[in-house]
Amino acid sequence: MRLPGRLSAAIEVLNDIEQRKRPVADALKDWGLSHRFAGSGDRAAIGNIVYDALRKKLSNAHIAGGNTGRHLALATLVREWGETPESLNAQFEGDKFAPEPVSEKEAAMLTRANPLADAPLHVQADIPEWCQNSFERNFDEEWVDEGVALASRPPVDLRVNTLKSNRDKVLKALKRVKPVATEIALSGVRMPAGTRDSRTPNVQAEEGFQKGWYEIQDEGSQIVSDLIFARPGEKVLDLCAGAGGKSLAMSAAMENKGQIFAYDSDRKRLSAIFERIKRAGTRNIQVRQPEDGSLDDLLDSMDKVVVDAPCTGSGTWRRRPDAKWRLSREQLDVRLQEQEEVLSQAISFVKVGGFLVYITCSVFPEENEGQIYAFLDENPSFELVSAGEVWQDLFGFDKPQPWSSDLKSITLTPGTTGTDGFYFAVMQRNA
Ligand SMILES: C[S@@+](CC[C@H](N)C(=O)[O-])C[C@H]1O[C@@H](n2cnc3c(N)ncnc32)[C@H](O)[C@@H]1O
Repeated sequence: MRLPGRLSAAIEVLNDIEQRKRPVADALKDWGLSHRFAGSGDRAAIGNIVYDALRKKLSNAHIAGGNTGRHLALATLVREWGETPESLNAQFEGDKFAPEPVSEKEAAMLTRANPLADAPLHVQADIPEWCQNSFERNFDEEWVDEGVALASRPPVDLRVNTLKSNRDKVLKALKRVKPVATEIALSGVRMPAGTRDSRTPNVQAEEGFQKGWYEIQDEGSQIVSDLIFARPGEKVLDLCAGAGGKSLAMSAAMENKGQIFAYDSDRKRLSAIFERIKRAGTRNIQVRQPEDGSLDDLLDSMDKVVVDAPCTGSGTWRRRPDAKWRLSREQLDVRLQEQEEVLSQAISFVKVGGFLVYITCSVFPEENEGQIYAFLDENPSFELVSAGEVWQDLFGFDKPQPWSSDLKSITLTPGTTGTDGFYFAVMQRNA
């Protein structure tokens, strides 16, 4: 397939997503199943148009003057893929899979100067209007830029598993896909985002992955895992372990010494952890299933309790742009309630002198500072400690700096640290 056919397919998928309110991955998969003639390069290119179009859905619609699949996809190709109405029409000619030619009216809309100058700010930032207030509060006058950064294509990041390999070895093994060392995270490797129809490297198909040399993990997630500062010999409870991303990173930081207890209230979410533990060669993670009393022996005894809290995931909108447009105020309220609950459960496991670590992959202050300050008000035996010292010890002074509203807890963002959005706070139990 050439670009015109890929464009037609992307338009079809975008319309399907909009009309049937479908997750983007499902819509793309279905398209692939019903068009088996399409090769993997075609699928990747169609996926790229669809994801690019959705990341900037509001601004694309503003530029193109409408929000159908065709509007969004044409705006994407002209704005980001370096095409023009003329270059598109020239390619459409004689291609039986091409969409309708770009009309004069469409061309005039797509090529006007400064097309976003008259757009509302949340449209320029490509965020839902109801989120504007949270962004403004979090990022002051830089909130539009942060929204724009959250609407860019993300890189693929890997965390090198230092229990089995090292960064140089992984860089060498993956040379073909041009990896670079991450700028901040200690054991990270990055494949920068490509342009146009470039394909995401399938790093899971590599021998190194099967051997447990690395895991796919965004650099932001690696940085917060580094900042937990889990040391060899410690006892750590990962209370919201899910598939184990943070547990596995901590296990390597602890050099397989000490004990991590990986728990999640959702048994299904834990299921992937077993295979990952095996592949990583990890021996210090004990999985605790959600059963009555399954954590009773851990009360008041943990050096660290990590709450990688359920959240809106607004920090990961680069990777899940459809989630950005689906998210509602009501869903945010549900997450806030869950965060409060899990924080109150976490308290009882922290030993006196131990630390409670709170992490989200959200950039909403309600889920972050708001949650932590309410917790500290209710729990005077906990004190917020600065993540800055550990940051400097681990990463030095010369790295991109994260946001911090209180100079203690930190927020990573695509705009500042070039990562997904994450919030990180550490509290010490004093009594
Ligand atoms: C952000 S995800 C965890 C991601 C995981 N730590 C990782 O790095 O891959 C949040 C997890 O919290 C779990 N969860 C929600 N409420 C919980 C609770 N009260 N106790 C324990 N886990 C909870 C969810 O099931 C979900 O798996």
